[in-house]
Amino acid sequence: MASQVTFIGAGNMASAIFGGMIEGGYPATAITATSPSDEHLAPLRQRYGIRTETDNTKAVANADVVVLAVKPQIMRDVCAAMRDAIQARKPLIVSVAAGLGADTLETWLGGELAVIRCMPNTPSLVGAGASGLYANSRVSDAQRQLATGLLEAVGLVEWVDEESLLEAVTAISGSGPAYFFLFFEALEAAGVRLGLPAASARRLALQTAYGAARMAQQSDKDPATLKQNVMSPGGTTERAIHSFEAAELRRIVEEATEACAARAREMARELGQ
Ligand SMILES: NC(=O)C1=CN([C@@H]2O[C@H](COP(=O)(O)OP(=O)(O)OC[C@H]3O[C@@H](n4cnc5c(N)ncnc54)[C@H](OP(=O)(O)O)[C@@H]3O)[C@@H](O)[C@H]2O)C=CC1
Ligand SMILES: O=C(O)[C@@H]1CCC=N1
Repeated sequence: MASQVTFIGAGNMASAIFGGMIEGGYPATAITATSPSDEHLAPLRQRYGIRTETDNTKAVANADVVVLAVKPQIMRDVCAAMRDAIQARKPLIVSVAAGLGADTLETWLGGELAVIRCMPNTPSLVGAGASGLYANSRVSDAQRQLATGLLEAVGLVEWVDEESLLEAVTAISGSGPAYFFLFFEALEAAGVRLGLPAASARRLALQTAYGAARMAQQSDKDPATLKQNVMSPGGTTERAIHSFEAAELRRIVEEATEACAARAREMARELGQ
């Protein structure tokens, strides 16, 4: 029988994960999602056929896995209110919150709990997510496998041995979709500037990104070689790549990802005390 999974919070990230799980064949009736507002839950019930609940305490009463998917800023209060119910059941805790440490969450929920911290991303909604996972010492092998199975239903899973590496995961894949969306916007706008209709520029930009990612995943060549293969000597791509390099794209990416990881650490300091 499928494990009962309760999502505390039914926003962008939670719906991306349970939507992807259901798409991958996970039984919707084994999934519960909560929100303070039934108005928010009603369309989710209708669309996915999941169970919903406005009372977090009730929602965790029969859960094998509790996925914490509210904003980090309210996590402490949400955990405090569920503490007794969690201690009565001791489910596996999986948190997707940026910046909140496993120890902190365990303490907020009353202690002695198996906690997995997960940094997923929103492409989970289309089965193409990428999640970094870290387990505290109370997590059993069976619970690791359970979490791997849940998250693999929505994409790639990478375990990290040190919790601090989740900051790097956040900087690369957790926040990463937004970097690519920014690049898509810029490429579409550039296409329009060069005379293409906007819809056509968008289709070409997205298909090119999709094709490049698929090709890089399937090829035995590294991205640098694949890039070189597009750059005919003296040709058009070479000019564009030289323009990116002259504008120090690599430094821009380095600075943005460092800022992202630094914010994850800052949030841990601000919220985790
Ligand atoms: N978005 C992303 O790409 C990623 C997000 N994350 C993490 O996921 C978590 C959620 O983010 P995201 O989904 O973007 O945020 P959302 O705001 O979309 O979702 C949070 C949801 O929690 C609900 N909520 C508020 N209070 C409670 C409560 N007491 N009990 C249950 N639910 C409640 C909110 O309802 P209402 O709107 O009615 O207040 C909202 O629907 C964050 O911790 C974030 O760090 C991690 C990786 C990627
Ligand atoms: O921006 C954020 O804080 C969350 C965490 C990673 C992606 N979105």
